[in-house]
Amino acid sequence: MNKIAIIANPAAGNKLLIRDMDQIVKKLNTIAGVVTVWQTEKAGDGAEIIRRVAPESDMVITAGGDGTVYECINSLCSLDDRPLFAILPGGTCNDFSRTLGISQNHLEAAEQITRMQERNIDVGKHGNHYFLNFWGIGLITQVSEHIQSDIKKRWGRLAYYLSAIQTMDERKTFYLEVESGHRQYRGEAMMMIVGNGAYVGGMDAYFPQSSVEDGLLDVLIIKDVSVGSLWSMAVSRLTDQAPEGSDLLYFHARKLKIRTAPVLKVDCDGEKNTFTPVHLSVLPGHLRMIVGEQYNT
Ligand SMILES: Nc1ncnc2c1ncn2[C@@H]1O[C@H](COP(=O)(O)OP(=O)(O)OP(=O)(O)O)[C@@H](O)[C@H]1O
Repeated sequence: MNKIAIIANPAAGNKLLIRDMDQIVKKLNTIAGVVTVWQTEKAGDGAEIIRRVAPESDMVITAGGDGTVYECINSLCSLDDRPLFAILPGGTCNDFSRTLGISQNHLEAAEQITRMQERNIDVGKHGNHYFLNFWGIGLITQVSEHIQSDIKKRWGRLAYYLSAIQTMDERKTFYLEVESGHRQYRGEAMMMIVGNGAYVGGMDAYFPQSSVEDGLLDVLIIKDVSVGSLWSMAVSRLTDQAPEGSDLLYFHARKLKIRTAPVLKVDCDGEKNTFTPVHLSVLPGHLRMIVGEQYNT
C-alpha cells in the first residue's frame, strides 16, 4: 500500500485521538509509505477533504465520531472509484466501528487497521444521502433532539438513556405509509427505524441476526411503545429471534417508499437535516472496509 489519508476531527469526543496522532501515524507507516493527516476545522470539511484526497489514496481513514463518519461516507459513496475505508473511533458513540468489531481504544484500532482484514460492507441510501447505521423517524428523533451536547460530552452514552426516559412522557403518533414490494404498512405509528448496522446511540438496536453484508435493511415499525412492545423487544434480544406483537412490525427489505403525515424530520446516523417522504434502498457491498477480529458477518 502506498498512500493513506486520515481525516481527523479534533473536536470529536474527548479529543484524545488527536493527542495520540503521532503514535497512530507511526503504526500506519508499517503498512503504507505515505500517511497524511488532514484535520477538519468545521462541519462540512470532512466531505470536502474526501473529494480532494480519495482519488489519490489507497486507504481513507476517518478519525472521529459518527458525525464525521457520516460526512465522509456521504462524499465517498458517490465516487465511482472508492478507496478502502476505515474508522478510528474518536467520538462519543462510534456506532459503526462497534458493528465492525473495531476496538474503542484508538491505538488498538490503529493496530487492527494494520492487519488489513477487509470486507465489502452494505450502505443504506436515502434520497441522495448515504448511511451506515440507521434511518429513523418519530420517537427516535425526539430522543436525540433532547440530548444537549454538553451533557453528551460529559455523560456519553448515558445521555441517550436519560433522554429516552424523558421522551417517553411526550410520545406522539403520526400517520405512516410504507411500501416495500411484498410488505406494506398503513396506519398510526410512534417510531420507525431502518437499520443497517447493529447499534444506535451506542446501544444494541434490537435487530436480531442483523448483518451488514446480507444486502438487506432491518425494518422496525413500533405502533405503540407499550409494555407489550417493550417486552417483545426484550424477548427478541434474549432469544435472537425477530420481535413479534400487535404493537410492532419487523421485516427485511431492499427498498422502501416512506410517507408520513405530518412531514417528519429524519434522524439518519445522528444527523437531522432531511425530511419525509423518502425512498430508501440498500447498496450491497458498496464500501470496502477494515474490520476487527471480533467482527461477525
Ligand atoms: N474542527 C471542528 N470543530 C468543530 N466541529 C467540527 C470540526 N470538524 C468537524 N466538526 C463537526 O463536529 C460534528 C461532531 O463530530 P462527531 O460526530 O465526529 O463527534 P461526536 O459528536 O463527539 O461523536 P458521536 O457522533 O460518535 O457521538 C460533526 O458533525 C462535524 O461536522
